[in-house]
Amino acid sequence: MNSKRAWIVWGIGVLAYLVAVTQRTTFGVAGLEATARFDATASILSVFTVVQLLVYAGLQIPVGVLVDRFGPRLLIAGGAALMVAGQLQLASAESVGAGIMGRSLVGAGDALTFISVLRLLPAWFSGRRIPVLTQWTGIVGQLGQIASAVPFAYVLHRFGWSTAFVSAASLSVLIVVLTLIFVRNRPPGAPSPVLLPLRQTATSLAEAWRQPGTRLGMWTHFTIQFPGTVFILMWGFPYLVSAEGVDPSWASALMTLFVVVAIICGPWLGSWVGRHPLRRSTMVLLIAAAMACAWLAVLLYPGPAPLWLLALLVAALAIGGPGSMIGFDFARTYNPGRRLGTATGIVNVGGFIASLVSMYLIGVVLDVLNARGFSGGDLYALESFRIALAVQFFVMAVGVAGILRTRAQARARMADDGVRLPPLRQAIARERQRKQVERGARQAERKAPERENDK
Ligand SMILES: N[C@@H](Cc1c[nH]cn1)C(=O)NCC(=O)O
Repeated sequence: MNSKRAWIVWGIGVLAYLVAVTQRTTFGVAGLEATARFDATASILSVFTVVQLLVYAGLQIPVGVLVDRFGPRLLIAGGAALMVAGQLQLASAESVGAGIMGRSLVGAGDALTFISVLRLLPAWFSGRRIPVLTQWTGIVGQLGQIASAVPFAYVLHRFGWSTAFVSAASLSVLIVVLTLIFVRNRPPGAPSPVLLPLRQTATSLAEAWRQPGTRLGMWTHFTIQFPGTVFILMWGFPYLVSAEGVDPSWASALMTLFVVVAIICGPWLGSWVGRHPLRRSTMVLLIAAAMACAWLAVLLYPGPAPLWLLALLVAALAIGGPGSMIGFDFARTYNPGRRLGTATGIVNVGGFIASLVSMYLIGVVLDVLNARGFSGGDLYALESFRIALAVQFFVMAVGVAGILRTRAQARARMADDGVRLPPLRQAIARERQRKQVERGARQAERKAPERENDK
């Protein structure tokens, strides 16, 4: 536990996730080239992304079950191999069908990676380190977006479509090799988990689902991952540029702000969760409230919103990425190790379903308003976007209701087990006292050498 070997295993796991995020986002960078290569319309191009996300979300639970059965090593290597196949297929694809096939393989390989990497953490690390490392896994993985936006885009524009996708595939070949050489499911000598017979898999899945802590994790992921995903992956750029009239270079700067805020918040949230495991859901609700208030302020602002308010919105949405990782922490702490992959898979479905539903509904509302003449011929008019983006409040309300319901169920189970949650005021007072004691101890430590010198 926590050994040098553990850091190597985790490092390769995180690299595998970073490369998966790179493969996930390469197609977005190649949008213009894809339009020409496949002679496709914008809506056909969006099918590539939607199919990829659907495959990803649809595979989360089966993959969770497989991680518990075969261990993360095989799944991380298998996921990378699938992504090699997908990117090579895309490199040679010349028809829409062949291209979608490639993206589906990438979605499948990607689906195998993240929850397998998270599954390595409790096997190799202990204690409060786990929530912090969970956050770092998410953060470092997001840097894969930069790998596709900068070096991949360079190779694409300089050497063309096939070379770019073959180069991307070669990154995943490296991951297959590194994983097979260095990654092990558990430290040497650690007992292997008891494997359930195959027919009990359904029972284990049902048990993971029945555990309110798993569903609390799923609703957490559902509620606070989607607003940021919807903004970054689909509607943020057209909203900022076409509706709010933001200059494209400022819109890009806001997108960068999103990544920076997520990177800053992640470790802080991780250590906070480690210190206050019984207050995780309160933090989740506070993050959801911050996102809802930020959207409300922007959507109700008369006329185009000022840049500072848009920056505030982006910062609030960015907290959702690391915030949603609290969902995986619920899965980890409420489930025994033998079904942790399954529970993690259930949690990870939440955010992607909410994102797909919201992306689709926002598009539908924009289309309807345009067809009825409300948008005055401008599909992306500010007034239309105000109404369409408000759809997110309904999705968020469903999520918050899910959190409150499952939280009450989880607390009732804890009470049955004799764990009582102290009132919030008492917890805050205790935290203040702890900080005072720590400060006092630090001051005393600082004064001790001075006293020695005075002697
Ligand atoms: N919440 C995200 C990851 C994240 C962490 N920080 C910012 N984003 C998540 O759930 N990711 C799942 C995946 O497969 O990427």
